Amino acid sequence: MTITLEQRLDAFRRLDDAKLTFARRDWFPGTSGNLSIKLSSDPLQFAVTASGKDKTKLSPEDYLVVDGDSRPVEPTALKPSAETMIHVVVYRQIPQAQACFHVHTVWNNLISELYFGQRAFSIQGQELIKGLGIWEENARITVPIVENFADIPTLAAAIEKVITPEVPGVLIRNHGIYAWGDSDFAAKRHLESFEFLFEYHARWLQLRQAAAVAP
Ligand SMILES: CSCCC(=O)C(=O)COP(=O)(O)O
Ligand SMILES: [Zn+2]
Repeated sequence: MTITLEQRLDAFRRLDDAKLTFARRDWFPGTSGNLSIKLSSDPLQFAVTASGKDKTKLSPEDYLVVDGDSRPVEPTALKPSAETMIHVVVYRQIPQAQACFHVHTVWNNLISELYFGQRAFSIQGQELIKGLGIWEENARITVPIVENFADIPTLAAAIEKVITPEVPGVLIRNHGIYAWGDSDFAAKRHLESFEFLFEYHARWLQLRQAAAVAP
């Protein structure tokens, strides 16, 4: 399937929007993070951030289009994100995913550290769970946590094993979160909801601890 120039530029524009929104929240410290938007499923092709860029800025060299082997679909001097293989795994495992966003934040790192030795973070009864598209009464969500393997194929394989369509995200211990959705708007909503739940939970634990030791 041929991706038109218009489709590609539209994806790049939408990535610009997401990138600037997250950058304003300081969600890309030290060039961390990567973003993608799917262009076609069969064959898999998606627009992804170039590796190592300052993601708080816009430049004509921010994105490229890659295939299901994480390779650029045309000659380019740009290198795709070092974590492109994780986006491939998300698009292959969750066919309805149309966008996949990855950020490193203090709150998502803290949650993964607080649950050190555990393979998931669970939370119940918070309104923002609805932001993840889960509307049951008193719902509980369980976000899988994988270890931060330096070898990306190993990390991608670990992620492939634990992600499901029910919960649109996965934590990488002391690294960050990947969240996805059936549109870039949904992926952004999911990421914001996860970040709210992580910050809320970490602050709640802190307050509870302070109250327990107060005289
Ligand atoms: C400096 S952050 C280390 C790499 C990383 O985890 C990340 O998210 C950014 O890598 P990219 O190749 O996508 O710039
Ligand atoms: Zn990362």
